[in-house]
Amino acid sequence: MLRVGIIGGTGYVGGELLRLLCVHPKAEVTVVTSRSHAGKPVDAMHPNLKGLLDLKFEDVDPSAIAHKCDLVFTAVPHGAAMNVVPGLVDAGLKVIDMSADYRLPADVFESVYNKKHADPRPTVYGLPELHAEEVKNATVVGNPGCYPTGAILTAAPLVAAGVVDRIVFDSKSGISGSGQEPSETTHYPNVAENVRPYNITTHRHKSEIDQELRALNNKVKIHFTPHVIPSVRGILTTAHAFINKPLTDDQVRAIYNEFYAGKPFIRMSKPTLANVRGSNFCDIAFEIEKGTDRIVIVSAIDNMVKGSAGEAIQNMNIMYGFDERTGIWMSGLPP
Ligand SMILES: NC(=O)C1=CN([C@@H]2O[C@H](COP(=O)(O)OP(=O)(O)OC[C@H]3O[C@@H](n4cnc5c(N)ncnc54)[C@H](OP(=O)(O)O)[C@@H]3O)[C@@H](O)[C@H]2O)C=CC1
Ligand SMILES: CC(=O)N[C@@H](CCC(=O)OP(=O)(O)O)C(=O)O
Repeated sequence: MLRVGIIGGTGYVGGELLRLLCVHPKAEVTVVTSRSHAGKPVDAMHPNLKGLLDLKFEDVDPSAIAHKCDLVFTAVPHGAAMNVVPGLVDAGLKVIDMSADYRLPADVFESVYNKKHADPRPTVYGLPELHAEEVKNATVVGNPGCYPTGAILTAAPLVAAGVVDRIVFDSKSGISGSGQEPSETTHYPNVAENVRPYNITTHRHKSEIDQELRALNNKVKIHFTPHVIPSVRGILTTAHAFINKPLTDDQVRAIYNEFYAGKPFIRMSKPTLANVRGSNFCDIAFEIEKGTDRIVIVSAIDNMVKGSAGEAIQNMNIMYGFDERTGIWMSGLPP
C-alpha cells in the first residue's frame, strides 16, 4: 500500500481527501495533521468518517511524517504550503500541494498574490488531462485551482486547435470553495437565495487560466468573472468563445473527441452540478450560435472532487502507475 499523509486534515479539502482515500484500494492514510485538533480522532472533525478511519490528528512535524509516508497532500492555505513543502521534499517525499503556492512560476506568484515566494522550485501543474506525462515523474505537483480546472478543461480543445481568439469565462461556484472558516460572505443568510459576483475582472485564478491556455496558443485572450451561488458544491462554467473561422457542430465535436480521447473523466454530456456532485467527472457541452462567431461551451465539476481532492488523487494514481480511475471512478449524486 502507498503510505499517504495529509497536512491540513481538518479543512474541507483535507476532509474530502480523507473521504475518498479511505476507500482507495492502493493507498492508506497514515498521517493526518491539524494544529487546532492535534490528539483528537479524525471523526471529531469529520463525523461522516466515523467507523471508516481509525486515525488521530497529529501536529505538523515534517521529520516525523517522513518516516510514515511516501506522499503527502498539503491542504493548507496558500502562503502556508511553501513553508512546509521543502522539509517534506528534503525528507525524500513526493508532494501534491492543494494551495496556489506551486501552480505558477515564483515571479508570477509574487505579483498575483502580492507575497514573496519562500520556495521557488520547478513544479508540475497538475491538470492530468494536459500534463499527465510530466505528473508521472514529478516530485512536487501544484494541484490546480477549482475555477481554473473547470475553465481550462472547457476551452482547451478549441484553443489548442487555434480556432478561438477570445474567451469570456463566467463561472458560478458553490460556497465550499471558500473553505471552512466562516465569514460574512459565507454566512447562510448572505448566500441563500442570492448570487454574488466578486473580483469581477481581477480574480487571482485568471493567471492560472492564462498560463495554461496561452501555453496551448499564445494569441488567445482570456477574461474571467466568478460568482458564488447558493449551492455547497460545484462549479458551472459558461465560456463564450469567439471563433476565427466558421465551424460546424460535427467539426467542434471532433475537436473535443480527439483532444480528450483516452481521458476518462471528461464526458461530453449535458452539464449540471447535480450530475457531477461527489464525482471526479467534468461534463462538457457546446452550442454554436447560428449566424455569429460565438460558440458557448459549458462545463460542470464538483470543486471538492475534480476541482481539488479527486483531481489530486488522479495525480497520485498517475505518479505511482495506478490506473488513473483507481478509487475515484464513481457516479455523481443527482437528486
Ligand atoms: N475549498 C475548495 O473548493 C478548494 C480549495 N483549494 C485549496 O486547498 C487548500 C485547503 O482549502 P480548504 O480545505 O478549503 O481550506 P480550509 O480553510 O477549510 O482548511 C485549511 C486547513 O489547513 C490547516 N492550516 C491552516 N493554516 C495552516 C498552517 N499555517 N500550517 C499548517 N496547517 C494549516 C487548517 O487546520 P489547523 O488550523 O487545525 O492546522 C485546516 O485543516 C487551500 O489552499 C485552498 O485554496 C483548492 C481547490 C478547491
Ligand atoms: C467560492 C470561493 O471563494 N472560491 C475561492 C477559490 C477556491 C479555490 O479553490 O481556489 P484556490 O485553490 O486557489 O484557493 C476564491 O474565489 O478564492
